[in-house]
Amino acid sequence: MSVPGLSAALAGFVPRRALAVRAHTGPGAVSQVLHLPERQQRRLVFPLQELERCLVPRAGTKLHVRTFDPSLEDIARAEAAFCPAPSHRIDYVSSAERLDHAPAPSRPEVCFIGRSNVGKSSLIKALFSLAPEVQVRVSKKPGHTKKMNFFQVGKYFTLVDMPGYGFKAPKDFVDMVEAYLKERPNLTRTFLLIDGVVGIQKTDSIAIEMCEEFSLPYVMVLTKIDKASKGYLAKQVLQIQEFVDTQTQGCFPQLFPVSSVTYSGIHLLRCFLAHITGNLHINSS
Ligand SMILES: Nc1nc2c(ncn2[C@@H]2O[C@H](COP(=O)(O)OP(=O)(O)OP(=O)(O)O)[C@@H](O)[C@H]2O)c(=O)[nH]1
Ligand SMILES: [Mg+2]
Repeated sequence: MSVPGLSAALAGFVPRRALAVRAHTGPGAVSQVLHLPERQQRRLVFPLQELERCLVPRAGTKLHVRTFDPSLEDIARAEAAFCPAPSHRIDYVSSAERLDHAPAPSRPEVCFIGRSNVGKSSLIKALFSLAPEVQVRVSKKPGHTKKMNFFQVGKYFTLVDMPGYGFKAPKDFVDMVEAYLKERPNLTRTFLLIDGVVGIQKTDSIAIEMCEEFSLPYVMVLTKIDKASKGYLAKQVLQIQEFVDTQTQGCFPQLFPVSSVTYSGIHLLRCFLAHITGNLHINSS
């Protein structure tokens, strides 16, 4: 996709709810992205495209496959789903250690899984940066999130922050998370977070196998992309893309690289979430 200037594409387009919260927003708001130079805007909103530029000389690169390719207007429109309003509450709902303690499955639900410390809670915090009153706890120490934490995004969908697997995982992790993934009736999509710097680890492979075995539709999100050079990251992404193309059935063919520090990829992921939960109609170009 050729990317015309974001400013040009979005000139005069400010979602209604975004206006209401502008005073509280951090660098995660599209309106703030527009103040950046065009190159920086592109890098922030479409990190996969930026990485692709490093790989141009390599023939046959698979990164070009972009199944989800929203317009800039779509991305700005999707942001409204993440802006709180009196009629659209974004809030922590409850925590559960067992599936039968989870809230009623009344809306579409998405969950975030991954190794402890991969950045699940940080990513959710970044997604909710336009609703800063929502408390999402992150920590440097692995194994911080011990329960399944449920957040509501108005009447649109519920989002679940899961405890991590691997190092310092809670004792009842398997009973809790496996049961949830296997049996939750409203689970629409599972986001499997992989550290973009270290790539797929042994424990990640087990999680991938589990998603495949349960026939879950899942998406791979590559975290902490601010921590590596572009060249290094491009190679990692290419390797993981190849794995997804050749070794998986249920994985969405497009990777989502993100940084919860720089907000790179966060706007696109918000748009994807709004789309898959049926809250955004994307015009195909
Ligand atoms: N540089 C950088 N650090 C990050 C990013 N995301 C998370 N971190 C850091 O990684 C550490 C772990 O982040 P969390 O979000 O708590 O990780 P988690 O996956 O929720 O961990 P558990 O709850 O223990 O499973 C924290 O020190 C974060 O500040 C990122 O995008 N970039
Ligand atoms: Mg956590």
